[in-house]
Amino acid sequence: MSQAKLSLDQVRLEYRTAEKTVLAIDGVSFDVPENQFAVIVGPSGCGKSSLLYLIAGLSERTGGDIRLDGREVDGPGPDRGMVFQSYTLFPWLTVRQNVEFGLVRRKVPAAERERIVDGYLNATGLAQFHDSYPKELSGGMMQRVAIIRALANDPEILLMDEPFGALDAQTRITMQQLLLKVWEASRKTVLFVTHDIDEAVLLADRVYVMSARPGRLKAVIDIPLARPRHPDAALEPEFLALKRRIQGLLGGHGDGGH
Ligand SMILES: Nc1ncnc2c1ncn2[C@@H]1O[C@H](COP(=O)(O)OP(=O)(O)OP(=O)(O)O)[C@@H](O)[C@H]1O
Repeated sequence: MSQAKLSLDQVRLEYRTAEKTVLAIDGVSFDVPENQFAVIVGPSGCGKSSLLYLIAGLSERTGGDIRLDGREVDGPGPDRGMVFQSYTLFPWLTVRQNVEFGLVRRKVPAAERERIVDGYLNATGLAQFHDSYPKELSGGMMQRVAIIRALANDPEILLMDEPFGALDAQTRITMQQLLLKVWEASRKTVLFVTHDIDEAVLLADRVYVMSARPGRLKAVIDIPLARPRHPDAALEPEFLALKRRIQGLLGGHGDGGH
């Protein structure tokens, strides 16, 4: 196999406060190959978000090693694009200005910037809203902007922390399909966190199952379902078998342990 895009080796995280120390992540090791859509599932509080923050370089691990393209992660950087569950757009900037934010900072020439941003706005049905401000958008639209803002920067890896968790069921399905479409065109390496097993099986090439706190890696499940994947894929026996297997690993709860 080729060199891993992202490599975690015995990653450990303790939260220390004056009163106590909480062991949140205990010795997690795995590799994500380039171009893979990797999904982490696990029960609430198992450290999924914390792990993503460590990879993003937004918090510091207590032990172990995290490498992107063989280089050690020791802080945030433009090689990692992050999409959070809550809406994190700049409220004072328009949709276009939000999406091109990183490109402006990197001094990408205006014509090139416009080409990249227009491509993403068109692909996600946001072209007519390019002059709108975040407060004028629905939750699903804001998350679309957040996703293409991260992609426009052309990061080495896209880190997504329950990006559809706050959306209603129908918008969530629309957003999953949109993400799959954009991803299939770019094949960017993705690490996506969710507690929703259906979402994990629908999106992933591979699912990393974590145990309850302290978070440990419990299993790695390959998802060999054909792409492109439509919402109906969830009705196929192969899909249901994979889902059941992951449910079993999480303790049999249909909602992933919540
Ligand atoms: N700043 C902090 N100080 C102390 N403990 C923390 C802190 N942040 C998180 N924790 C604890 O670390 C554990 C992991 O939290 P984390 O948010 O990463 O889990 P998660 O799997 O993403 O949960 P969820 O699915 O509910 O979002 C939890 O038990 C949480 O209570």
